[in-house]
Amino acid sequence: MTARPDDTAPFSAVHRALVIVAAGSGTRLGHGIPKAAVTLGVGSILEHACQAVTPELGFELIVLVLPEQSSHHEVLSAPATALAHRTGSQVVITSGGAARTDSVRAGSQAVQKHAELQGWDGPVHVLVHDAARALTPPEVFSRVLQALADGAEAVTPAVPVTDTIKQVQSEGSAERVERTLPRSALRAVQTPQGFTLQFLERAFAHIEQLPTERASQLTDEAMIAEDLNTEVRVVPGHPHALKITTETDLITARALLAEQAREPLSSERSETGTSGAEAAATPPGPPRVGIGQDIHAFALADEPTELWLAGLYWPGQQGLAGHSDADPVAHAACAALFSAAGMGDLGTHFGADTLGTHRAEMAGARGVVLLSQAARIVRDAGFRIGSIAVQLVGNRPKFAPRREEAQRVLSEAAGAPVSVAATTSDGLGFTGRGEGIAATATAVLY
Ligand SMILES: Nc1ccn([C@@H]2O[C@H](COP(=O)(O)OP(=O)(O)OP(=O)(O)O)[C@@H](O)[C@H]2O)c(=O)n1
Ligand SMILES: C[C@](O)(CO)[C@H](O)COP(=O)(O)O
Repeated sequence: MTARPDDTAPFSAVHRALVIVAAGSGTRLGHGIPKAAVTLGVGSILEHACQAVTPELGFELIVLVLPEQSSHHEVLSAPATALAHRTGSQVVITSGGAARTDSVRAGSQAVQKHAELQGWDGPVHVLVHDAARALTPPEVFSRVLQALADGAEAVTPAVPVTDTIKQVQSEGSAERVERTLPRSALRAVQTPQGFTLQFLERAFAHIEQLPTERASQLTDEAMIAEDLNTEVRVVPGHPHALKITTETDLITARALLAEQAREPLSSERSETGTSGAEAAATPPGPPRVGIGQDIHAFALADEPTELWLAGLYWPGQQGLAGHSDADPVAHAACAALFSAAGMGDLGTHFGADTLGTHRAEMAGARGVVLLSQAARIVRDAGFRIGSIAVQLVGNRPKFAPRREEAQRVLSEAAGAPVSVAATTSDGLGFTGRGEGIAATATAVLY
């Protein structure tokens, strides 16, 4: 791709690079894991941020800036391969720093290094994007790139503010209004912000010289441009480009995503079914069958634990061991739903074992709650649940007397018929020895 900022300038190719900063800890979100790794619909926040990057945007290089040391590195780096494949861009991963500015600096240094290695001699346009603005649509990227192509050195997307904004003065713990800022001139700025690489080099040289306190006040690169008296061009942002900062933002983002997935009819869902967005892309096909399995060992005799099985509480029975309520019937049913939809497994959606993590909010989580969430997730992706069948294998408790009750509870949770059968394994294996309970489920989706 090429651009000519003005007719008198010598023609030269413009290179485009994108830096996605995802090295923050997500303190305000409070999930106890890096924010970019937090599940948002199908996939992580970072995965969604990457999905917005289309091949048409023409990035030659995409830099993912991840936390320097994180047990979530595998989840965070996972989108890189798919992103490279989908966009044709080179994707590199680099480590961020303590503050967002440090991470952006690391990202732009990676661009600089790449530009030198590749011998890029024309202008380099760099977009700096927050992974936390995961639902930013590609059109915002295009607008920023266009403004750079039109000759701007620094560009930010922005949206009008909808609240009346007051400037306040603090008096101890109290605050009093000093004045009301004229709303028509106020904008909430978003990302991706766009800069020439030359500007970013100047910007980081500038903040090196600032006192630490002042440098820490510069929450975006557009602010550094202001400090340097460099004009910052404003282009329209998008309401979906909200920054996921608090739990309320995450709920909003999930709702937006669910709405986007709902828009296409189920007749337009995916054959591969890997994501809500992809689920929208392809025509209808035959019913889809999924399989799921779950096994839990009984808790040790000296650790009294409640037994939750098939959505029911079984008083007087020693329970199964697990981070959640360890209900293998409900879990197998969830896994079968995700399997039928081609949407991964329990780990993908609930941060369970396959991610190697246990989300704090999953502690003791009821199987029926997970089942209703799993059902919502596959429905949000455009599927209709036909039925779920679960077969449990275990010596105890005696299941048949409560089968109807269990089926009713599970069917209510799934919003579709769930049948449960039980058997023993004739004394064989761990179920036969009474060490645990296993469940296998199938699900049919349309
Ligand atoms: N040291 C940091 C801090 C932030 N970011 C990134 O900058 C973006 C905006 O930051 P923010 O939303 O404030 O994220 P966190 O710093 O993770 O949030 P918090 O302040 O609540 O910890 C996010 O994509 C975040 O990953 C980063 O790469 N490196
Ligand atoms: C860059 C930014 O997203 C623009 O709105 C914002 O400044 C980041 O701020 P934070 O301090 O990292 O939340």
